[in-house]
Amino acid sequence: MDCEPPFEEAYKTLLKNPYGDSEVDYSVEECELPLINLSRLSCGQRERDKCINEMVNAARNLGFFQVVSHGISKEILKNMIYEQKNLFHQPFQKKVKDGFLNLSTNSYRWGNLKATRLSQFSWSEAFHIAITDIPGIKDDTLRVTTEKITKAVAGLAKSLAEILAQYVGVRSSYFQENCPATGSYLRLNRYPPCPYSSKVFGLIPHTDTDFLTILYQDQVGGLQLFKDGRWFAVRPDPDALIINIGDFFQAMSNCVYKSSKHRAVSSQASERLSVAYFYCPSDDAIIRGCSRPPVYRDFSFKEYKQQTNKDVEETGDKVGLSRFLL
Ligand SMILES: O=C(O)CCC(=O)C(=O)O
Ligand SMILES: [Fe+2]
Repeated sequence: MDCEPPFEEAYKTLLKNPYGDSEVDYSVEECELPLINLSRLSCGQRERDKCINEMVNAARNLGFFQVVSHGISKEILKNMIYEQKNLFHQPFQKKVKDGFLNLSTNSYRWGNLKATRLSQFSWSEAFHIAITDIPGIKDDTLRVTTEKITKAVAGLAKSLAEILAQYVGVRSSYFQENCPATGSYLRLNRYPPCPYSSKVFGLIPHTDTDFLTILYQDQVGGLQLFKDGRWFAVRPDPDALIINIGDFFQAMSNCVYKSSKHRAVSSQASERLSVAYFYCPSDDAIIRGCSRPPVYRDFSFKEYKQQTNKDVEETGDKVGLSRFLL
């Protein structure tokens, strides 16, 4: 299909000559992510406290949980996946062009042109969209759908962040003051069927650069998370959204909450689609540990982005929070 990025051509040498890279281990166990029903937040104090407790425990132990009764209509979520499919099925030459749909330069990404080993290479493509770009998208149905979904998940992200912050003693107004709707990102992911799926990741292991991520996925499956030295597969649930803690909550909570490593494996047979909302602060917002002594030094979102971009450029890996350890 002429929609596919030229993965094989770009990575011909790596695919022939894997430099001792090992196979991706598919025989991982499935893990049941805690499934939290958010309707209990408005069911009286006792139910609310129980619900918050479950969320806090999941954020502390796993850094991942799922939510249902989250208030985002199934229709919006399904429309998003439908729109994504149409978007990604456009010719590669169109997608890669500067200003495609009036999106900012570098919104469309595929593979990892800096990869020197197969293990640094992601067999996937994505539109990484700044929220400020959405009103200018030159495709009516895509614009309307992305506007609807971002508005809905932004409210959910803020509520969850406020609840988790309160538990570690951070004033909940922090998010109102430091995370304007325009600071966040929406990422549309597509994992094409991959003939080398035992050798190449769909998305390389990483942690997310944000406070928290809200992920919706189709039913193909492929997300895996790292816990206690092992990888676990997450079974898709059509009614649930996946929430994961990002680097900034780990830093702000002084490591009470975990920004867990995760990855996506691809399938030989089917394409997979997912959409992630990264809840981020404004560029100059300061991320500071909530208790003394702090584990990490204070840093701004801008500084973190500059450091991780530099590290990716130089090493193929974002390195992340360990750069800011005191
Ligand atoms: O597609 C997935 O399951 C994971 C996506 C992800 O981790 C990301 O976009 O950061
Ligand atoms: Fe991620």
